[in-house]
Amino acid sequence: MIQAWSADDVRAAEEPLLAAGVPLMQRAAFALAAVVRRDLARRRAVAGPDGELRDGSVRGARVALLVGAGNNGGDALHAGAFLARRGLAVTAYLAASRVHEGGLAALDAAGGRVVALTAADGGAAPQPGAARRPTVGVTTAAAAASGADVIIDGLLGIGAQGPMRGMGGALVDELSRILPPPGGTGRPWVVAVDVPSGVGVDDGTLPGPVLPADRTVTFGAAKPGLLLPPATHLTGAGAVIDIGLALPPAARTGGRPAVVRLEDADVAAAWPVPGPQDHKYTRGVVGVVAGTTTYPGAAVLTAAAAVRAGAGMVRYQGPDDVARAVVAARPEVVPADGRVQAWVLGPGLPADGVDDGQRGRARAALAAASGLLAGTQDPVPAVVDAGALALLDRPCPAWVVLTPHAGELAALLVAHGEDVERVGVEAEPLRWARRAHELTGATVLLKGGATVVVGPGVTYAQADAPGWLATAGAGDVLAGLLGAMLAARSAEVVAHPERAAAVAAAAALVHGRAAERATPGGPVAALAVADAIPGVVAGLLAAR
Ligand SMILES: NC(=O)C1=CN([C@@H]2O[C@H](COP(=O)(O)OP(=O)(O)OC[C@H]3O[C@@H](n4cnc5c(N)ncnc54)[C@H](OP(=O)(O)O)[C@@H]3O)[C@@H](O)[C@H]2O)[C@H](O)CC1
Ligand SMILES: [K+]
Repeated sequence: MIQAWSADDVRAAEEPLLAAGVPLMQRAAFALAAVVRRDLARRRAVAGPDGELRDGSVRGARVALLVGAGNNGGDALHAGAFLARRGLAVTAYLAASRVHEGGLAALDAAGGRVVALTAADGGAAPQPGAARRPTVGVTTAAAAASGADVIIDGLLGIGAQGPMRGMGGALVDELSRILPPPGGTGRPWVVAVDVPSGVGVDDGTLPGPVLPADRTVTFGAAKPGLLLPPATHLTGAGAVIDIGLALPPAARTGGRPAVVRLEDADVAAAWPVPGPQDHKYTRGVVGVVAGTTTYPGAAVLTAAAAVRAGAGMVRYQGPDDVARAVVAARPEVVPADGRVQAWVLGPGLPADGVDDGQRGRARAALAAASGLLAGTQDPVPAVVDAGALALLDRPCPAWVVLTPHAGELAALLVAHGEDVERVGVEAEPLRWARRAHELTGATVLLKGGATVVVGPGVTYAQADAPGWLATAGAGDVLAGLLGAMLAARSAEVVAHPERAAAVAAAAALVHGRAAERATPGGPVAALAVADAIPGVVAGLLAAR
């Protein structure tokens, strides 16, 4: 798993080492320079006589350093010095009137070139205490940097406050205007120092201009903004450099990472593999209340995903014609009431209007799941999706997992007295997923290009889904998959509700892997995603 620690925790962990004189910046810069050289060499790979690709030479490669006022800029300058000593042509563009003195001296000593940005072409922006630097306007600097082989973005790191302002902001605006899109021909390789400058370091927001990176080299630990949407979509490939930080910091023993991202090995390790003593009730029975006569497909997709995810049994509740369609698609499904270990409520249900009695069935199941019906079966986990989200009229236990997309979450929040629209949720997914958890008590899985899961004291951010997964029915499949995963660990999740979030994050990972497996790199149908689940699970378990 990837653990992301807040900027404050990282600073607290740095302090004792800095106080002891540990050269953290040189460590960071040396590693940064090594990553840049390796990436460049790979981008310059040439085929040998045997046809094998071999890393190319990086001598003479043009490097543009974008340098801000703080230590982030210091990292970039020191890295530039290491690169200049290896024969690369390094130019630093100073976007602040004062930059890191040690880094500047190191680059000067290494023969790097330094120009100071001015708000407009001409005019002086001297570095106090140093010889006048040649100056260049933002537009000229951006044009020059756009011709480099690599741009190292050292404008802002974990010291950023708010949208990037000043010449740094103007430079990023101009670069964003003139550079080809990430991955486009002729675009320099953009390497972000610690974080892409200007992202919300602790919340993943994009308060102002940000230059999308092809690689982010972060130091000590990942930061929440690298894992959280929307910023996580601008980080490119990652690299976490160990510079010797101890986390949680000594000053905050017992601290926890702010955000966690599960990886394949974590999901495989937690997957309940049945043994000879197992039967359908130990494997977990899933009750599905989904679909209507008007929208029968959601019921098929949800039930199929639950079957494919290894449920001990799937019970379906709904109109007879829908039940027939479900059983025709998946004969394993039992269209009869009975004991379940997890419910999946709501896929394909409208929030209001004609629902063939489905909202009533879902409401009863939710009450049972939440333990609100005295004298009935023990409470069990529940997935509450789509039209069932409108049924939340009282606090839920955290073993109830909501699976809204941004629009559904906005509607839920408004129903609970908040003033937010879909676009606001998409701009600040962490904030609003946390708010929904506070308001409802339920675990919240906010679907989107990346998935944010908030439970009691835990936040997960998963980015495993290819864009192709944004297709009708994908949410129904996720709901059924998650229901089966919760049913398999029903008693455990009710006893430890904070674990529901980990199960939900794992479901998001499997869901994304299943889409990729169903159609690698191409369009995918939701039912094919459901059918790909067994292969994904087998692959994860085989790699253990
Ligand atoms: N501590 C170490 O030795 C190491 C740190 N690492 C690197 O350092 C950065 C964190 O450095 P820090 O100096 O704390 O902060 P930044 O470099 O991110 O920038 C702070 C300066 O930027 C100005 N600022 C702040 N917000 C904005 C903004 N929105 N727009 C423009 N400029 C902004 C701010 O100026 P003020 O006028 O606001 O004071 C600061 O001057 C960390 O990210 C690492 O890269 C090493 O990794 C390890 C060693
Ligand atoms: K940066």
